[in-house]
Amino acid sequence: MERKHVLTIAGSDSGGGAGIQADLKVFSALGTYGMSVITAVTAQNTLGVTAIQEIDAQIVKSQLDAVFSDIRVDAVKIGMVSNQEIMDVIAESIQRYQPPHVVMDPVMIAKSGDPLLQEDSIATLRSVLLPMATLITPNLPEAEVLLGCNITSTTEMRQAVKELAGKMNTQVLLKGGHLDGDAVDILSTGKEFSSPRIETPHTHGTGCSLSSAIAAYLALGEPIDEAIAKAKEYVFQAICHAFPIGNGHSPIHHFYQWDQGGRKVWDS
Ligand SMILES: Nc1ncnc2c1ncn2[C@@H]1O[C@H](COP(=O)(O)OP(=O)(O)OP(=O)(O)O)[C@@H](O)[C@H]1O
Ligand SMILES: Cc1ncc(CO)c(N)n1
Repeated sequence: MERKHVLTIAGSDSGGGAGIQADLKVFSALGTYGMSVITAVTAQNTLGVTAIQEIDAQIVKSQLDAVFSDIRVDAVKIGMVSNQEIMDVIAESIQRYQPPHVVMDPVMIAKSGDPLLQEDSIATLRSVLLPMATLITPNLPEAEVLLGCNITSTTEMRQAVKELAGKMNTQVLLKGGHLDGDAVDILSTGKEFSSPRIETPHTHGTGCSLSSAIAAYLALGEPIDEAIAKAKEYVFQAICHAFPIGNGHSPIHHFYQWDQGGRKVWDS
């Protein structure tokens, strides 16, 4: 079967748990060929982010042109994009090369609480980048910033996801990882994706991995509902099999094999 190619446009996490590193691990685990355009380098570990170097927008553009001018891209995932100049070059390149699927995780703040987006870039994110996406995957705090209101329950999520989709003119998957109880994510079509909540501190990289798994499954030809359902199951298993590294929130785990009956066996 023809190998599918998936591109992540995101920031690097030196600790290997989120950002580019998580995305590439997901792409490989799902049998796709992964490529990366790096927008920022973060000095980061399980405890937090200690420094950020944004990549020059022209270098981001050169990376995008290098990939798109030579290699077929079946789906794109966009993660951390911290300033307006970089947002503009990404938007131009999506417009120019028209990849079939664009999944955008509007990353604003790391799980550790560290900001990953410049405050004055939120308007550009909203008006330039988000409308280019096939699907956006905000978590609750990000949706609150985009909508300017509080979302405190699944009932409020149902209303908020519809409003966001209308405002951004795109499909929205609102992630409920930050509420209590079952982990319920709601798509703007009204479809809900639920999994039991795993009581663990080791959830670093869940958001990055969910959006990159959705992009990979879309590249593999799954319809959007199926791509989200499979991506959510992938993240659930990856949380279940996380193991502690470092002293803070450890990353989720991306390695499984197939047994002789064709079933996935997660390494732990
Ligand atoms: N403890 C948990 N148990 C089960 N599922 C979870 C848990 N935490 C998050 N999820 C699921 O993981 C996915 C990512 O959601 P989350 O709300 O954590 O994203 P995020 O805040 O963007 O992540 P990140 O902090 O990595 O950016 C969602 O499908 C969510 O429902
Ligand atoms: C580089 C990077 N992207 C995204 C996140 C979101 O958690 C993170 N912590 N680091």
